[in-house]
Amino acid sequence: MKFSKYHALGNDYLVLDPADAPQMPNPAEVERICHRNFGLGSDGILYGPLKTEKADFGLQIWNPDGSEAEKSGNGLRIFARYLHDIGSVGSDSFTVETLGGIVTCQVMDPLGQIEVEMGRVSFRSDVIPVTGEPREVINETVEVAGRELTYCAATIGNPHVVFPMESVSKELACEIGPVIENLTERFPNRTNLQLLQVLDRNNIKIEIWERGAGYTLASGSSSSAAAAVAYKLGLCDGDITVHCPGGDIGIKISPDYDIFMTGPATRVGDFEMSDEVLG
Ligand SMILES: N[C@H](CCC[C@H](N)C(=O)O)C(=O)O
Repeated sequence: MKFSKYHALGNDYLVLDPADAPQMPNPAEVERICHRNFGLGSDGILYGPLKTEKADFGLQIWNPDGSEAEKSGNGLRIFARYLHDIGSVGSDSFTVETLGGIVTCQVMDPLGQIEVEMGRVSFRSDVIPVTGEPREVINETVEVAGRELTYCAATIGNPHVVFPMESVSKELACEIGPVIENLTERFPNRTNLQLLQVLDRNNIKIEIWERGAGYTLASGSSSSAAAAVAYKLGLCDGDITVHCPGGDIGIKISPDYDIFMTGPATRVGDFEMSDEVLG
């Protein structure tokens, strides 16, 4: 089975084109394909381009645990780069339908920055979702790892919980990540989460734990959510550089919380996976 592999600041994805695989592998096969030792290794699989009446291209986004994600910012930049590499798009903008909504992409320079209009962030509990009364989820608390942490929740198609704090670390992200990710009595669809450190009005630093993927080096939807929370709390202006462990993502936020993301996508290569991987 043929895959093209790319990474976006170290958040790596395999692109599986329906031209090479008429159907998407099942969740158990996805887990094996994405496994760092028993498979090709990846933070997920992008299955596309798919036919759709609603946009120029359709895309499915799969996590390494076999669950489907509604949105992936790095995944969309990688998919846009793939479409450019195979000659399906040029430098004009185009639309992609994802489970979490339709986005607009533009590949101005395939080896440079790729732009994605990610959609509008919502803080509404009934949209994210978060259990309890319909409300904006701002400055709520949860007991985790022996401490009470304050968070805001947001969606940009997929769910995110953002913990503002003085200083962030991979260790803390890995300690609280699995607990918060799977706190389904509060986050019924599980959740991605970020630790947020505000550096100044135009720079934030985040550590990321992803739903269905675990610790990752970068995340476009996480960057969108964390930047939107910093803006919502009045800590940042609307033009923010998000410093992820793997590199920087540019986020612009409109007064209505429409998100414009820019960042790179790097080609790793094409791989023919042996059937032995799936046993
Ligand atoms: N790495 C992705 C996030 C994937 C989100 C997925 N883990 C989910 O279940 O929502 C990004 O760049 O946005």
